[in-house]
Amino acid sequence: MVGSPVYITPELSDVLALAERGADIVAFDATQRPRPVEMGAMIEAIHAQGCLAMADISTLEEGLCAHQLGADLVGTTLSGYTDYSPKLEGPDLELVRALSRRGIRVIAEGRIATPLQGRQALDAGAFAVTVGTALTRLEWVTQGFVDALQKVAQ
Ligand SMILES: CC(=O)N[C@H](C=O)[C@@H](O)[C@H](O)[C@H](O)COP(=O)(O)O
Repeated sequence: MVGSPVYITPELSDVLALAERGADIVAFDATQRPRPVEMGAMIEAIHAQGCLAMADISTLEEGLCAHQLGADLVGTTLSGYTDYSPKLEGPDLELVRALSRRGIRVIAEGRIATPLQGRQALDAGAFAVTVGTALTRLEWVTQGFVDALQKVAQ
């Protein structure tokens, strides 16, 4: 999208398309970056379609803001993917913990690659865990084995 780095459900037409195809939850970019549609309007549109609104955020402040505006779920999806959030190797468990402590329903998402990390996210207070790459990108998992085993072999 020209003039905006937002690519997760940027437009109201995306909300309609997802709802029409049967989505129960619509996730959208809820970072502080320039966006085509104001966040309150986005949440309202998602609710108007009878869906739950999941705010994909990168910092605690963004999560608090989205929660205040009525997001039903807050996902840590974009932690590490904005230029002002920490670049961690694993999941941002501190962010999961900080949001959960404030009574926010958190979906832990981003760089959860092992069952242990999933468990740690639940222990940090997450309501649910999303696993992407580790399940869907076999080439990434394979490369992890290759790198680790080559190191041992050298
Ligand atoms: C940053 C971004 O665009 N994340 C996207 C979110 O919709 C997906 O590409 C990720 O696969 C998903 O968040 C799960 O994360 P991971 O693949 O690390 O388990």
